[in-house]
Amino acid sequence: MYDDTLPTVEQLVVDELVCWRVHTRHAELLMTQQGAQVLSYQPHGEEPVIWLSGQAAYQKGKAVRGGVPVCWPWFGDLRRNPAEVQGMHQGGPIAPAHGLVRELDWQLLGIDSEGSAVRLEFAVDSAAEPLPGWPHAAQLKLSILLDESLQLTLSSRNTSDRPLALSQALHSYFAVSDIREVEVEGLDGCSYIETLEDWQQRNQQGNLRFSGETDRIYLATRQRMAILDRAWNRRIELEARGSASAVVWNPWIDKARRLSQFADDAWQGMLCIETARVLDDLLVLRPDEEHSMVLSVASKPL
Ligand SMILES: O=P(O)(O)OC[C@H]1O[C@@H](O)[C@H](O)[C@@H](O)[C@@H]1O
Repeated sequence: MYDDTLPTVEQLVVDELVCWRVHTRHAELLMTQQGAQVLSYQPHGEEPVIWLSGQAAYQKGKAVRGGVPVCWPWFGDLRRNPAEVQGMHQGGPIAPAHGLVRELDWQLLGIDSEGSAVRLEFAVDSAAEPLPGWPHAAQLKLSILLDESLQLTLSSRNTSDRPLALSQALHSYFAVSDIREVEVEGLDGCSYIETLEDWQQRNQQGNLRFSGETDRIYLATRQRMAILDRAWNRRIELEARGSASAVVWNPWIDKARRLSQFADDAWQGMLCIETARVLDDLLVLRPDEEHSMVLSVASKPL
């Protein structure tokens, strides 16, 4: 007899991208091989937790708008990165935003079920398949564990004989009822870089609320943060390990109009909180050293 407590994994092709839909007793997850990108995550009976754009395009070589793109081996604009991270790039003036792996097909290492949980693992090996303009040997792995919560582990190993300097982010898009009504807990007292005001350094007082375009890099962050969403009667709880910086982003009205795969009003229903290693929190790996950054996401009723 069919046991509906056991997980199922279905491979499918959405337009140009190979994807997997994973169904467990707790939730449903969609992900694609391109960029090892989680596309959506929705616990049963709830609104989505990870947001996916209604205008998402599933095309080779283009990051899908939404989900959890992996930014690596640099985050954001390379020119805004520490000199060590910039120095790793040897590809001339063209350096794509958010690094080199979000538009690449990662290798599937395996899909396993562990009781009612499912784990998917993907990898990039830059020694076997060199990254353009980045002539260094490293192994990057993303492990996705879907259980009562969603856990993403991004591991980087230096397989070269020189130090590697990286910046990175799990660029998570969260679904919210209305960005103007939600609050982010856990940043009180942290300093942040206000990238929209000349990268000035400021200090967060209390919970973070949103009333305009937001693009900030929080420093010396704590392990736990939460998105408090009263209209949807839930808290999205984030726990980050191996990371001490986070990017908080919402494009608001004007920037939304300039974004690809993004409806003009989509800013109202999303919020990026990106678990990161950026600016002074960059990652420097000695030869053979490995580092893991772990993000756990859980949705709890209020
Ligand atoms: O459009 P992209 O390249 O996916 O980037 C989206 C956003 O990513 C965020 O991490 C940046 O802080 C924003 O400045 C940027 O607009």
